[in-house]
Amino acid sequence: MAAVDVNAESLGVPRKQLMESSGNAVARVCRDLTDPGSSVAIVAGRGNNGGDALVAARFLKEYDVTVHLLGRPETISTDIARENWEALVASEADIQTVTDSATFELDDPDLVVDAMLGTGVTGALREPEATAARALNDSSATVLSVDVPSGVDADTGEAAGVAVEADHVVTFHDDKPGLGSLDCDVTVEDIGIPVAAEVFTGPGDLLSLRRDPQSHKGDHGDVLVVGGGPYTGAPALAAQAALRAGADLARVACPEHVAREVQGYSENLIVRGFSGDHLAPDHVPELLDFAADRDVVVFGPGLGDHDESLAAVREFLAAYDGTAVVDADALQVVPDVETEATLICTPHQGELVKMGGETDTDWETRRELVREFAADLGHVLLVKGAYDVVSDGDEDRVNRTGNPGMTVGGTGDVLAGATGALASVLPPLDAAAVAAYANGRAGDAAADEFGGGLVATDLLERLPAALEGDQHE
Ligand SMILES: NC(=O)C1=CN([C@@H]2O[C@H](COP(=O)(O)OP(=O)(O)OC[C@H]3O[C@@H](n4cnc5c(N)ncnc54)[C@H](O)[C@@H]3O)[C@@H](O)[C@H]2O)[C@@H](O)CC1
Ligand SMILES: [K+]
Repeated sequence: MAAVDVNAESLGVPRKQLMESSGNAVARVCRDLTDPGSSVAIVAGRGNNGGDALVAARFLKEYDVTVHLLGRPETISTDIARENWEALVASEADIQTVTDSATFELDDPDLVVDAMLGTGVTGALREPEATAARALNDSSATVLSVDVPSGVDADTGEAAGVAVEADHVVTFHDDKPGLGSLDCDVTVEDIGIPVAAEVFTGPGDLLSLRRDPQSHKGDHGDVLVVGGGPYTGAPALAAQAALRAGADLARVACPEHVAREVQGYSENLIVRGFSGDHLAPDHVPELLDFAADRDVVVFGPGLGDHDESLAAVREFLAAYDGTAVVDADALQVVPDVETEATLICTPHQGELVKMGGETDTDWETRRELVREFAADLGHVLLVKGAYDVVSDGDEDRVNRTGNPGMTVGGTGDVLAGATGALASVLPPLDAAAVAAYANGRAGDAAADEFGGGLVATDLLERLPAALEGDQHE
């Protein structure tokens, strides 16, 4: 929900606007439950759950409304809830602030709106909320809870202590899993979150990347890129992208002549060369050994399509049970390989067709096709295009960052490496979606500076900022 929120904001629908819709929805349900002229007590906490009900108070003109704010107004925890509180104060609404639980009293209302706590609750209710919850449960009024009965965990339906026993719950946007187990009526109200906030990747998707300050080297990924042969730049780009996307270590396994070049491109990479001028089945046992201690393997950058190289990829995947990103020529082995590994395949549309998938000019049709093909393959697909489509066969995301300048060589290698780094800290679908989003953003930042003349290394430098959430919030 937090991610969808930030994405909605980036689409021009700020949180305060959603609160206005929620408050309006609460008022609508109040009207369904009581006749005009009835007395309504609104019991508001100091977070956004309370804020929703403060908005509702403004809508309920034909009722006798009293607002009880639990706690001091100075401690209201969000700007938008505070602004709605101040609007009530300025309007001389009937308000009471409850700083001491002993002073909390309901004046025998017909309806109580419980907006003490919503999804922001942690642990058992403190005071004055606990006393207020008991008073609500003892009253003969109908109790309407906003979003979730206060004290109840919206995900599990459980309470760590006393909780409000609601007659009705009005929740927003989508049903909450914990509400199903409660003995009350639940209304789900649309609050105008654009569908696009869920379909398209946005800055909200970056929230999943917040780093734990206590973490150690290796916690953020040890990525092995296997590639090189006819091309030498590609594996170096992918491995550097992994570092720029937050991996702690990036290694490259490639033919000896490529190894020298790769090391020359960057001293930040750990490079291991193997004999011959291309990957071959003989190298597989050593590679499996090398891959065993890594978080993610990225297969394909610069690999070429030598029969022996493709046979080696096939043998490797048949014996590997970790996570692998598969790109470029390595993709063609995926449809007929039996593997325990979790694969994230990153084809462009030509490569997708070569794998047996279908494409379409309309992105919505493509979204369906990609989802079906991902389900058939049993792997995650990130299909690149003007709109990238990411699916695990069940859920899907669409990414629209990026620009035509990114058709230059090497940007796909950057994306594969970034996906590898993110797959060591996120579930595969999220890793692919965030990588596509950030890679496109890095490309957009590069295009701002270099227009159609951008090159893949420009993306490397811009990846860290593209993965930083704060700049977009
Ligand atoms: N997109 C969204 O996320 C939307 C959220 N909305 C509302 O926003 C709510 C979430 O708002 P918040 O994140 O501000 O959280 P809440 O309003 O649920 O709670 C946060 C407040 O409760 C306090 N608190 C936490 N645990 C407590 C405890 N055990 N005892 C006493 N006080 C406690 C915190 O210090 C903070 O002041 C939702 O439940 C919903 O009502 C709606 O406006 C619709 C849109
Ligand atoms: K509530």
